Amino acid sequence: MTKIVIDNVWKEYDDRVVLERVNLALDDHEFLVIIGPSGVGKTTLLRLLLSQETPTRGRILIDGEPIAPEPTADRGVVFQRYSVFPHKTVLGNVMLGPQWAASPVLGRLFGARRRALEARAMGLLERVGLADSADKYPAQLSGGMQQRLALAQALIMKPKVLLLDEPFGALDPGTRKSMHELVHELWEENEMTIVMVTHDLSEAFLLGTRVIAVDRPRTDPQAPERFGATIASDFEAKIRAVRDSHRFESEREKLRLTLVSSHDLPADGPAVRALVKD
Ligand SMILES: Nc1ncnc2c1ncn2[C@@H]1O[C@H](COP(=O)(O)OP(=O)(O)OP(=O)(O)O)[C@@H](O)[C@H]1O
Repeated sequence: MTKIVIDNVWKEYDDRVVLERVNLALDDHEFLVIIGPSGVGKTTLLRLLLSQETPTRGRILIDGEPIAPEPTADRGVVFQRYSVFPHKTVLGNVMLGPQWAASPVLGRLFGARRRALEARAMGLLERVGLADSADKYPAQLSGGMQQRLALAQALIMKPKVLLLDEPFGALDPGTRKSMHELVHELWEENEMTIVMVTHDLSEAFLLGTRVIAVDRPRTDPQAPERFGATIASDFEAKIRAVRDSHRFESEREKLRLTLVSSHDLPADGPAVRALVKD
């Protein structure tokens, strides 16, 4: 179980403010979805949670402790572009992380420890529907299968936090739907917190227990880099209400239509309208 607190976080690159005053308290076992216009700073926020970047100001706490300054195994990540190793088999890819963690010099395990890891990796491949492809190489897999592999690769490290950066963005609609189901099931089975970035609003409301929109509340035409983005909307209450509804699908659609309707936008509507592509 993992709680995340983002406390007045800013991220600046030289004179350019990308994020400002980001505040968020995330409960145990949440599925947070981040939406927002292109280039606004969504990936930057994920990279801060991964410790690939450090805040210029503010702090991030995980379970009450300051976040580790370097990426750690308890924070897994899956990107839109497949991040698997092309020269390793499917099984080899899944075993790689634990092998490097246990044996940083050789990157290999032997004997009983190797067999135990292999059994665990095969169990996970079974879970994501890739057991029959264990001996294949990534180039022999479809896009959806490669994303399943990337998920297995992240999950074998038993992450407390799983970060997903548009993980379904490159997939066709059918594959996307089955990936939604898989990720939702894996989130329910594992006691982890998920933070996902997406451009797809219906995906956001389908999967998220909480959806936040990131946008720039202030702009200076003379100095476009002066102000950064922050959390412009937090749809937690609406999501909960919709999830509790017996007519989830139709309620979700109604909510979506409300958000895109120019007559009935929340006060921060322009930010949300800019997100809607479909
Ligand atoms: N290392 C860096 N140095 C300078 N600027 C950076 C750096 N990393 C990101 N940026 C800038 O920060 C801004 C936010 O980038 P980010 O990738 O977080 O946006 P995003 O919301 O994820 O975009 P998209 O939806 O297009 O993926 C961009 O303008 C980007 O150019």
